[in-house]
Order: sequence, then structure tokens, then C-alpha cells
Amino acid sequence: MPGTRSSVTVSAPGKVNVSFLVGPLGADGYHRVASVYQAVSLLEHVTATATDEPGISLSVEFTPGSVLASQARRQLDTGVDLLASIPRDATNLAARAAALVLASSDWDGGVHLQLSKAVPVAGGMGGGSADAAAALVACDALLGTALGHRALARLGEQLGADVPFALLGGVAVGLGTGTELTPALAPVPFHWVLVPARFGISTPQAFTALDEHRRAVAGGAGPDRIPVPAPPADVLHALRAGDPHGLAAVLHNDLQEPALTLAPQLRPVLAEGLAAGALAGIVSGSGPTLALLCIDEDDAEAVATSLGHRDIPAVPVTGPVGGAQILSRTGG
Ligand SMILES: C[C@@](CO)(OP(=O)(O)O)[C@H](O)COP(=O)(O)OP(=O)(O)OC[C@H]1O[C@@H](n2ccc(N)nc2=O)[C@H](O)[C@@H]1O
Ligand SMILES: Nc1ncnc2c1ncn2[C@@H]1O[C@H](COP(=O)(O)OP(=O)(O)O)[C@@H](O)[C@H]1O
Repeated sequence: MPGTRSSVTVSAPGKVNVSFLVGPLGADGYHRVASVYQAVSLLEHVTATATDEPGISLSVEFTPGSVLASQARRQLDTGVDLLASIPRDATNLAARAAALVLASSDWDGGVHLQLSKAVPVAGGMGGGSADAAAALVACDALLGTALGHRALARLGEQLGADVPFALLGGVAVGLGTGTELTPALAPVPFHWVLVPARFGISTPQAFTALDEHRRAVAGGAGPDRIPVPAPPADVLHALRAGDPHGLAAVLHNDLQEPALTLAPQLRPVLAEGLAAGALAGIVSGSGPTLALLCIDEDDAEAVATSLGHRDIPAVPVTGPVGGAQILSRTGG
């Protein structure tokens, strides 16, 4: 049982899908996919604190000094307020995660969650899922439920397709709806430049745009008749070999064209990334964040600087990094 004001701080990573193959749309409204996830060094932090008051409360900030914080002002200039768009109520993914752990505990007080976000909001990088993963681990440690990784992953599945991966981290193949994970080898770090947008794309909207395209293509199979995709061997080989040129040649995302159709202003930014020296660029998940793969750390720094000079916000990151992990704990 925690003492009041005991707290646990956990970090969890954002992700890039280095390959994302979308198969048939199931009756549950979810597509069967073959996703190759890579966790990258853009981290969410969640601090869970025990409170006397029952219930779950929540505060959110953009991590000071992060690219997200520096973009917030520009977003406001364009009438977009992504910080304000994050739910502060029980629908927040971190609050839903805390509720699941609270329900498994005998703690009769409540929990306050403090979210410090560095992953672009509605950016296709699984920021909300990382918050949920971090909240699961933080509340499990705070409330002494000792649920263990498998039970936490099962709770995570109920919250969203990307949550189990944010718990696991590293590199993994995700089958089913993206939650059936098999870790993959990537012994050498890859260097990326992330270009966050000043707006979000809704994940269901990107999937729907893909389905509409598949329906419209003359002679194409409808979204429910696409074959179930298999994990791409060439992508796994390039990851295992630590070969950025090989990986650049096989990056693929079935949601890329739908995302670029929904946000055509991303096309010239992708071209700028390549002109600045990236090996290849891809839309991350359902977008709009762009992930530019670079040869090494120096090249990633140079690409980010070059884009910065063109007034395109860009942040170098590496991957793979680990999944949700406890950073500190205070009190009982
Ligand atoms: C596209 C991906 C790629 O990793 O990531 P994001 O771009 O959102 O980060 C994921 O599949 C998203 O994961 P996540 O954002 O957790 O999705 P969820 O909340 O579970 O689902 C939101 C909605 O996306 C659609 N969805 C999601 C996963 C899937 N395999 N098939 C789907 O069709 C469904 O319409 C669902 O209602
Ligand atoms: N903790 C959270 N952080 C961000 N968004 C959240 C959170 N909880 C719920 N949401 C909702 O989920 C949507 C998708 O958020 P996010 O996970 O950032 O993007 P994506 O699914 O593109 O990776 C947001 O637009 C927001 O409405």
C-alpha cells in the first residue's frame, strides 16, 4: 500500500514503423497488419503520485526544451493548440491505464498523473500509447500490484494497438492488430531525423482513406479481401545487419499515401529531407511526423541543421531504445 504522496516516475518511448503493411479490415473495425516497430529516443515521462482523494487526476505539459515545446508557440500562431487537444479527463489513455491498475489493487485512495510529453501529439509516433504504457508501469509499481510484463501487456491491448509495443520497446514485429509482438534483433543503432508537423492526423481517418482508395482502385480487392500480410524478411535482415542503406531501400508504410493525400503539404518536406542528405524518408504510422533515415549520427545532425535553416523543425533521434522503465521512486 503506498503512502500518500509516494510517487513513481516512468519513461516510455515513441516509435517509428519502419515497415507497416495493412491487411484486411476485420469485423471488429481493426485491420490485420504486419508492423515492424522501432522505439526511438523521444521519450514520454509519467509520474504517478498516490493521493488521499479517490479517483484519477491528470496534468499535462510539453517537456521543456523538447521540439514539441518549441513548436507549441508556432502552432498557436496557426490556430492549432495540440496541447489543449489532449484530453484531461478519464478518456486520456494514461488515465484509462491507471484505472485498469487501480481496479486490480486494494488502494482506496486515488492517483495523480503528471504527463511530460516530448512525442508529437496525434503524430503517428504512439505518444498517447507511450503515456498509457508508462502509466501502467508507474501505477503497478506505486500500488504494489506486481502484475508483471505479460499482464500489463494484456491490459495495454485493451487501450490501443500500440500500447504493448511501448511497454516492450526495442524492435519488434507486431501481427494481428499490431499487439502480437515478437522481438527482433537490431544490435546497431540507427539514426533518424524526425520532422513533426504543426497539426495532427487522426489514425482512423488514415485507415479509412486507405480503405476508400482500395475500394476505388479498378479491379482492386476491397478492404476486407486484402491478404493478411507477413513480416517483411528484407526489413528484418537490414535491421539485424545494422545496415542503414539496406534499410533505406525497404522502408515501407501502406498508410503513407493516405497520409500524404490527407496532408499534401508533407510531400515537399519529404523532398527537402532527401535534398538535405537523408538516405530515405517515410511517414511515421498514420502521420504526419516524417522520419528521415540517415547514415550516421553526424549526418543526422547535419540533416537536422540544414532543415532548421529552412525553418523546418527537425530533431535527430536514435533507435532502438528500451521500453517503459522506472526512472525514480519517492516515499513509501
Ligand atoms: C497506425 C499505427 C501504427 O503503429 O499507429 P499510429 O499512427 O496511430 O501511431 C497503429 O496501428 C495505430 O495504433 P493506435 O493509435 O494505438 O490505435 P488504436 O487506438 O488501437 O485504434 C485507433 C483506430 O485505428 C484503426 N486501426 C488501428 C489499428 C489497426 N490494426 N487497425 C485499425 O484499423 C481503427 O479504426 C481504430 O479504431
Ligand atoms: N496521453 C495522451 N496523449 C496524447 N493524445 C491522447 C492521450 N490520450 C488520449 N489522446 C487522444 O489520442 C489521439 C492520438 O494521440 P497520439 O497517441 O498522440 O497519436 P498517434 O495515435 O497518431 O500516435 C489524440 O489526438 C488525443 O485525442
